[in-house]
Amino acid sequence: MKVSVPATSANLGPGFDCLGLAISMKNQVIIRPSKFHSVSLKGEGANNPALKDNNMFISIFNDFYHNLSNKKRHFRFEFQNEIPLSRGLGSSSAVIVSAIASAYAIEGIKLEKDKLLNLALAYESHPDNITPAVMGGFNVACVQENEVKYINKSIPKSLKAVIVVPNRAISTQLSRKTLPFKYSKEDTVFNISHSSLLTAAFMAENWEMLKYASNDQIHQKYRMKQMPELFDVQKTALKEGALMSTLSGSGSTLFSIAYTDDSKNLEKVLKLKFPHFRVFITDFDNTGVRIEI
Ligand SMILES: Nc1ncnc2c1ncn2[C@@H]1O[C@H](COP(=O)(O)OP(=O)(O)O)[C@@H](O)[C@H]1O
Ligand SMILES: N[C@@H](CCOP(=O)(O)O)C(=O)O
Repeated sequence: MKVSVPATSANLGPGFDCLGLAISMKNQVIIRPSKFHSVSLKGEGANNPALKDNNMFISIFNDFYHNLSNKKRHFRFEFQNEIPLSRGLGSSSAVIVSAIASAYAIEGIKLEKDKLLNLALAYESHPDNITPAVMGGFNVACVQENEVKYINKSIPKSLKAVIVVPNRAISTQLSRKTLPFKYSKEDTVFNISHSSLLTAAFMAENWEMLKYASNDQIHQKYRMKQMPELFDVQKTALKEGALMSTLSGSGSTLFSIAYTDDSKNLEKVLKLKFPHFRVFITDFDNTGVRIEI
């Protein structure tokens, strides 16, 4: 059985904790019944001993599997990870979503995507990464009475994501602690208006509006101060043809959207100017979690 989950970029500027989309890099796990428990890791995190000894996927999978099954079975888990850890590309959401989906799939129990999303919410309380990880595409989501309420929309092929990944990891939990405890009415209104405009721009496919709508006052500047070079990456991306350029999740990745025709040049300029960062183009993912039995 094989499960794959896409990387995500959350917030998209002003949509703190409520907007997110899926991109086509993914984590994949193959699970087979086996005589002994065993784990193999390839790609991102392969050299991280913590992922072998105390793997978040295995512990969430076991929680669900033991609740769903009355059999005692061992498995071989083969992980192929494309999503870098703690770079703001939703690696933890991908793990949570794939672990829950895998436990149901291995038991042959059908799990609707809406239910999977609400089960994942117990492990990640803000819905802006888990919703695109499950559903794919662009998503606006909020939590009400412990349920995710969301609307999602596919992103067309005429757009690409241009991603700049620094080699510095930033933990989401720690990064949230650097944010102010309270915000002014001006900043709050700024973000509500921009986040609403950004949502409308995605729904109406009005890509020229993204540049204005993606401005934020409540989290990016506080987070990017920890790595000031990111301001330069963002400025360069916007000057060189990006339709929008925002901190991805809690960072450290900088995420840009460009027309497919402009994306190659943008990638080239960013590579030249920031040779110490990983820069690449990727498609958007409009499918979300995939399960192959
Ligand atoms: N492939 C993986 N396998 C197991 N655990 C993972 C994996 N990827 C991420 N994690 C867990 O998620 C944590 C990173 O989560 P977080 O700080 O929210 O960053 P991100 O922005 O990448 O989601 C890691 O420290 C690790 O505990
Ligand atoms: N809204 C959250 C999103 C965190 O995304 P991640 O990919 O960095 O885990 C936040 O901004 O803290």
